[in-house]
Amino acid sequence: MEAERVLVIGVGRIGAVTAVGLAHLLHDVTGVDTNAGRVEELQAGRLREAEPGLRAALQSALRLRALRFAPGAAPGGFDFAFLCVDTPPLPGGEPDLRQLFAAAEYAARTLRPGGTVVTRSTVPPGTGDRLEAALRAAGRGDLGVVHVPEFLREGRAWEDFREPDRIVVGARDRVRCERVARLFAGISAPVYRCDRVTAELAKYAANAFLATTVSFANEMADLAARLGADPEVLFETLRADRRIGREAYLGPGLGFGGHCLPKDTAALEYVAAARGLTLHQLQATIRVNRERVGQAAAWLDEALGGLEGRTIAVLGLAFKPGTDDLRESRALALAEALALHGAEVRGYDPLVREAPGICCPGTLPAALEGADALVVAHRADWVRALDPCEAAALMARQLVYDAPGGIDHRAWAAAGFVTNRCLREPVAAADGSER
Ligand SMILES: NC(=O)c1ccc[n+]([C@@H]2O[C@H](COP(=O)([O-])OP(=O)(O)OC[C@H]3O[C@@H](n4cnc5c(N)ncnc54)[C@H](O)[C@@H]3O)[C@@H](O)[C@H]2O)c1
Ligand SMILES: O=c1ccn([C@@H]2O[C@H](COP(=O)(O)OP(=O)(O)O[C@H]3O[C@H](CO)[C@@H](O)[C@H](O)[C@H]3O)[C@@H](O)[C@H]2O)c(=O)[nH]1
Repeated sequence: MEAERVLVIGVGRIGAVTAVGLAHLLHDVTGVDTNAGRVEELQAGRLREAEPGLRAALQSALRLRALRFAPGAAPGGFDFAFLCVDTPPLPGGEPDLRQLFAAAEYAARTLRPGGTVVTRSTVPPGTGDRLEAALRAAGRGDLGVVHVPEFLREGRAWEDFREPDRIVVGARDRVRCERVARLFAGISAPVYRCDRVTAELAKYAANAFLATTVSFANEMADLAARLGADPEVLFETLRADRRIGREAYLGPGLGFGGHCLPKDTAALEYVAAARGLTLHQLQATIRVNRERVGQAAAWLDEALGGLEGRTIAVLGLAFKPGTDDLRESRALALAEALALHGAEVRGYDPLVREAPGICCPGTLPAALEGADALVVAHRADWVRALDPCEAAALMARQLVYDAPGGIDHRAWAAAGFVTNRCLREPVAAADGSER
């Protein structure tokens, strides 16, 4: 395989993985970013985010000189420019593409004649056409745009880069499509070559589908709670169906958060509406998600007889377990709602030292000390390991709202806790043991 000269523009969460990954695929990679601190940090082999395996991979690529980070790059030196800048939502859900167009302008100054701009950021269908028009207007009609969406999950970024379920390459011409597909030749995964709009839509469709299963799971979990059914067993029976699958997004909780699912569902709704189409299913998914936090706050309000002056401990602050990322965290949204109603909120998360508007005392016992209620926001081993008797001894009152089903409700009820799950009598097995 031929080593290509690749420029990665924007080395935030996605750009850093892309740069390190392409260097490990034996390409010659330069990463640039407008954030000078980030460039300095990565060039020194330091990585802020909690991404297992990525720091070591970064350091080895730097050592081998396959990778470097710089504030800027020499003009005319690159065959490919990967755009990995953010595409955040505007208030109506429309993605803000200003960073993307600025990055494309930079690519136009740095690519060799006939070079290729690869959009790795999540972009609305039709963006590739608009970028090519902008490049033509800038006198770079020789350049082409190819979309290769990124499907990795935070907290598993390095694993997902190296072992993706699929690679999607969307281009207008076959030669360019092939050239970009070859960059990933070292990865063993099915490669879908398609037109650019299909590739752009493939990313949004994937996130919309995942979000929809989360909202479905949340509604089923609510119904199970009303009926006294066991959600754990319920979802296991669904996952056992091969048409649904073991890794289906059927984990209930405070709803989907993070940098992608909320903004990409909003963007897809916007994209459809702009073409006169209403996506009813997606709208319901978003609405169900929006209501989760309010439901949790209402349960706590009722159980505590008002939130004013209550102390509430929230366990799990990042947008999901296993990451330090607080963007669109539903746990933080709940903390904010509780605080708005006069509660004092304390938070604990092993991967988060501080969070805006919330007191983080640094240890789990300190977060629980004197609390009137406990919110479990993450399903994680460290939560499951928490001893309910020790928690009861630390807290002022024994009340727990467990959003994801992260604790053993029977054990917590036995320790005197009132929980948000209605418990049925255990089923006696034929041998007399309890199930
Ligand atoms: N975070 C994820 O897990 C994930 C996964 C798949 C796709 N995506 C998509 O990838 C894109 C980037 O997301 P992210 O989480 O990496 O964002 P991020 O904010 O972490 O990183 C973006 C980086 O781009 C830099 N930047 C902005 N304008 C620039 C410019 N003109 N030139 C050079 N650098 C510039 C910023 O300083 C920042 O470091 C988004 O479209 C997102 O939807 C994200
Ligand atoms: O069964 C589940 C699974 C997830 N979630 C929540 O859904 C959100 C998103 O989770 P996850 O998909 O693991 O997070 P991301 O790292 O944001 O990854 C998603 O968003 C990325 C950015 O587009 C895509 O690349 C990934 O494929 C897509 O999974 C989080 O708040 C989770 O807590 C649930 O509530 N229940």
